[in-house]
Amino acid sequence: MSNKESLSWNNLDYTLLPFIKRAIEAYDFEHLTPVQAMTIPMLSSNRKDVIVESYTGSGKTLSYVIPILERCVRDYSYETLKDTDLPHNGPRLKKPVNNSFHTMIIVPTRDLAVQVEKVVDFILSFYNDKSTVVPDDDEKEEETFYNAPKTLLLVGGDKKQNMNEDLHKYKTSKPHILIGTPGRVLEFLKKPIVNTKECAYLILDECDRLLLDPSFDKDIQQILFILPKQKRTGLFSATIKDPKFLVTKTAMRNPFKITVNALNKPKELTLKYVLTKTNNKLNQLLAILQKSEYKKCIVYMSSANEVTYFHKVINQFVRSIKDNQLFYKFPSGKELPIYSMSGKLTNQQREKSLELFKNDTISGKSVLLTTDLTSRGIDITDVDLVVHFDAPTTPEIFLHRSGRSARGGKAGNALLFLQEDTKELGYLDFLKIRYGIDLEEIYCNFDIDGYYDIKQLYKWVLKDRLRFDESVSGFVSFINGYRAHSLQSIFKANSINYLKLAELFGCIRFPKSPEVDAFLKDYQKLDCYFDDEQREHITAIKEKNGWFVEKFNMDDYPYSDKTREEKRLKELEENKKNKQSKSKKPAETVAWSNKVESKEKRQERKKKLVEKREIIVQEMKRKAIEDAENGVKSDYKDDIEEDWKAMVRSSKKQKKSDNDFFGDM
Ligand SMILES: Nc1ncnc2c1ncn2[C@@H]1O[C@H](COP(=O)(O)OP(=O)(O)OP(=O)(O)O)[C@@H](O)[C@H]1O
Repeated sequence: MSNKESLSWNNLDYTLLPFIKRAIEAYDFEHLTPVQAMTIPMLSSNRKDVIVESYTGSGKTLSYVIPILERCVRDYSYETLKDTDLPHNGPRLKKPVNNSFHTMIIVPTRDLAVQVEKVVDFILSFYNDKSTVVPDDDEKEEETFYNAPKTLLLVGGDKKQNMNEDLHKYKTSKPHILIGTPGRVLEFLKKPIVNTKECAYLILDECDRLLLDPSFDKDIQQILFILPKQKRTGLFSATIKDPKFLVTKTAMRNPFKITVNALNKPKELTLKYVLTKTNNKLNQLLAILQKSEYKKCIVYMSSANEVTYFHKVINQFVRSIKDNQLFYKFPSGKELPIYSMSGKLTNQQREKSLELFKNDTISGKSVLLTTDLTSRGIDITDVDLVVHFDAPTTPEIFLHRSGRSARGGKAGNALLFLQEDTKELGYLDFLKIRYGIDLEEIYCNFDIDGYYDIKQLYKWVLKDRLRFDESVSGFVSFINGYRAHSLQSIFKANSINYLKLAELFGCIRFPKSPEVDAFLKDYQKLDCYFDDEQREHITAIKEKNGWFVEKFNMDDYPYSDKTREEKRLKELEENKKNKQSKSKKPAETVAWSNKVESKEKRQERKKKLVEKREIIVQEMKRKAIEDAENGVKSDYKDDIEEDWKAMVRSSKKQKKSDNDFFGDM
């Protein structure tokens, strides 16, 4: 990033440790980025907590990694390090005592944790200057090499026993810096062997996600209870809406706010949008992927189900195989590697996909289909195009996704797909008002019909029942994603044209869902425009009971995978038997008044349980705060869960004995 106004590394108001300088030289970074220039001195001084908001790709990672490495080495060095006389190689370090550690870095995803660990380890690889070894020259004094600080990655794995492995590594390698995801870090910190007393730094990268997302917040609150109060905290993100709230949540003692976000985005990032018909989105995407200029492109979809399904669809239509990789072959004959990465893959598969995409330099162009799992933090500098195939559920995610391109001062584009047959155009005004961001419209004059047609898609789906299942999952997940949108006035579920949506997914019949039922019952009531052709199409499909192809018996629709098919046939057989035996039993008739009564009872019981749970939560929270104030480790979330489970168990027992009692009568 050649930012002329920024500071040069030699002009910092203190001298960087030589190994950090060597790493920066290897990176070939001439200047500090603005966020680094402001944050590094502040955090290194060890006097301030910082809350840092700076646009995507602006170098926030190094702005906390450099200070924590500086502090760690200075704090653990046997000698006090004087800036005027720093040892060329890293100094001899003490190991953390009594199973303690120096720094905790927490990020929201495993992939990001792996990435941050790589950055830390890269810098630490310069701890000793190996080029100074002169083996054959006896006259020169040999350099003394010492061990650099160590890191430990704390992320959930595919294997259950991983925690024991982590603890073993922790005890034996004595790491100074721990990097992980909230759930795993909490589990780790709760182990009696882990001593948190010496923790001097806590970094929460993507802090708004960690502190505001309910799925992380509880874990983070417990982590904050467990870690000592006397530590420096650093909060980092490109989007911090309410800094005061985050400061209160983290109980920072001496906070300093740093903001480098005048445009809310890197100035090198160009934002555009394209209006597209829902059923033509995939063709439009393929046209853009073929005809646009880019090196690496990330395409964001709203769910893992969608990614899985569309990855298969894309690869199906004219593909070839090279070195075990699937390539999409365009009608023009040019090939393009398309990778996919979502939560449906195992950790290993995800890592592999990301690595292949990152390192793909042979094809000239490569594409990654993914979800918001990779919307934050992931740093692949060659990405110069981001496509929002489905609009993101919050405007913050829009900035994070778009910011996967135009990183480190390079130019990049982000293209938002808006469905012209919905109310999505309103999103543009919202982005303008909320973030002052203008998106320029692009008109794709590409011939977008040439990639595949719907009949081909149906034919392909009909060949394997798994494809039908996946088309339905994709369709349903899309609707769920739409319903979860934070901007409900713009992303209205009742403005979706379900007919076109079903066509996009190649659904051979309408999936069953309340939205589709309402659509088929009275589509005219929806907030959506239908032309004559579509009206006729809907009437025809209604007459066919929701089928897009000729109706057939679903029992005769096989999986091409043998084991799956055997299982299906077995289940089908069992279902038939169960139905027959049920139809023989006379139906029990229950008085309507009894049903109503039991429904009321159920509701009352539910209400009582909710009230009891709230009492337990409050009581445990109070206890946890008390414990924390007395310096005792608190396991209050676990306790609540335990108490809650015990209560549910006893309530079930009670219910069972009630039933038994009545059964006896
Ligand atoms: N001083 C610098 N000069 C040039 N490039 C830099 C400098 N510091 C970091 N970079 C590069 O800029 C890119 C983006 O850095 P980083 O991942 O830290 O951004 P970020 O601000 O954390 O972004 P995000 O908010 O998306 O997580 C990286 O490839 C990094 O190597």
